[in-house]
Amino acid sequence: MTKVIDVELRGIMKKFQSNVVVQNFNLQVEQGEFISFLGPSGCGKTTTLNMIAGFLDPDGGDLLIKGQRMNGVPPYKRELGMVFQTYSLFPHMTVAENIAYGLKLRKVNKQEMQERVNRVLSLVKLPNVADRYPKQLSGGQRQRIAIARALVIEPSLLLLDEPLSNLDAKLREELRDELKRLHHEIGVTTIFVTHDQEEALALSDRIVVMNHGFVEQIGTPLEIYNQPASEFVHTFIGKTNRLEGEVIGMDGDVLTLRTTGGMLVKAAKQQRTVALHEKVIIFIRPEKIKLTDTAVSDEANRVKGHLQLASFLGSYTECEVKAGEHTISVKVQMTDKSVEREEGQTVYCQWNADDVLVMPAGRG
Ligand SMILES: Nc1ncnc2c1ncn2[C@@H]1O[C@H](COP(=O)(O)OP(=O)(O)OP(=O)(O)O)[C@@H](O)[C@H]1O
Repeated sequence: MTKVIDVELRGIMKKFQSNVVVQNFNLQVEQGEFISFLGPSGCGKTTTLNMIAGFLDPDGGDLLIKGQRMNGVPPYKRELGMVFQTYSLFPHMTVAENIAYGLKLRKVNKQEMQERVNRVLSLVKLPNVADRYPKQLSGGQRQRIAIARALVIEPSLLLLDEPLSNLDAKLREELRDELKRLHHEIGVTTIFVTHDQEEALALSDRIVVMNHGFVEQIGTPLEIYNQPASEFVHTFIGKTNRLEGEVIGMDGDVLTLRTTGGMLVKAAKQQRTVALHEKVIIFIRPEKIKLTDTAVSDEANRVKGHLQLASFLGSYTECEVKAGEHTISVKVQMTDKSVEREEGQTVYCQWNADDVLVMPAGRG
């Protein structure tokens, strides 16, 4: 099947005075896709979204929506739905009036307007609040109404700028699931801006990881998590143990590495090639390390240490193990007996060569 491209960014650049904040941004968003722009504060996510919305014009490159070049086209001609971090509902209008606002501008007749307002209210699971004013709603409800208002015009593209960030943790998770359900139900092409990696992993078909105005990687959540293109991507997405070392042996695809603290690590086939004696950075995710009571000899991928810290976090416990010069983070699932261990006691860490990621040091 040929894929339909709803949005395309070709070499997009944006600067404020001499400060370039988005550089050479290339992306094709397929019809029905849920794409997240993920990155730290100030990396250019909102600026890019605002160029897609038409609030800002690119200083270089082309922006296409449904195959049409959109540079210079004002927002109201783009048929977009947009939801911001702040709810931005009109306080003097009822929920129904707020939602109907975009339909009024489009001169939709009264009966159809009412039907469409009711339809989106039940879509966001708030069928009984049409006559209330925004101040009579909770934060989560207001954000659902903001989403309903964006959806009622049946936009070809939905743009969401950190819509969950003003909500408390539990509500945030609830509304995140709600967004996912909504997207499955109506399948509208969606671009979602967030600095929360969990949110991006949970919601997206693909994630665009941004850093200082550059795109670091575009990929599915699994690709981004398991095959990060750079150290930045690996450390930004989830926790990791970062060790510095050197390649001291190569046996086929298997690397033998020695860390600066003298620990031996074996790593299975890697995406990035490294040379014998090259300085490398070694990453092992905390959830890939097992704690055992069984004494281990000083082999590769096994190390004796002392449990320094154990933080119980409900479904898992985060442990810190001091092993020689290294402090190793380990994530222990609740089902594992090791959560019952006490701080200060001797423990043994082990992991598999398949779970070790190696990147050349200083080569980006
Ligand atoms: N109107 C403006 N004039 C000058 N500089 C701006 C303007 N808008 C944004 N910037 C700068 O551009 C850079 C990117 O900002 P942007 O808001 O796109 O980042 P962001 O990734 O969305 O950050 P956040 O997550 O904090 O919202 C920042 O350095 C910001 O200070």
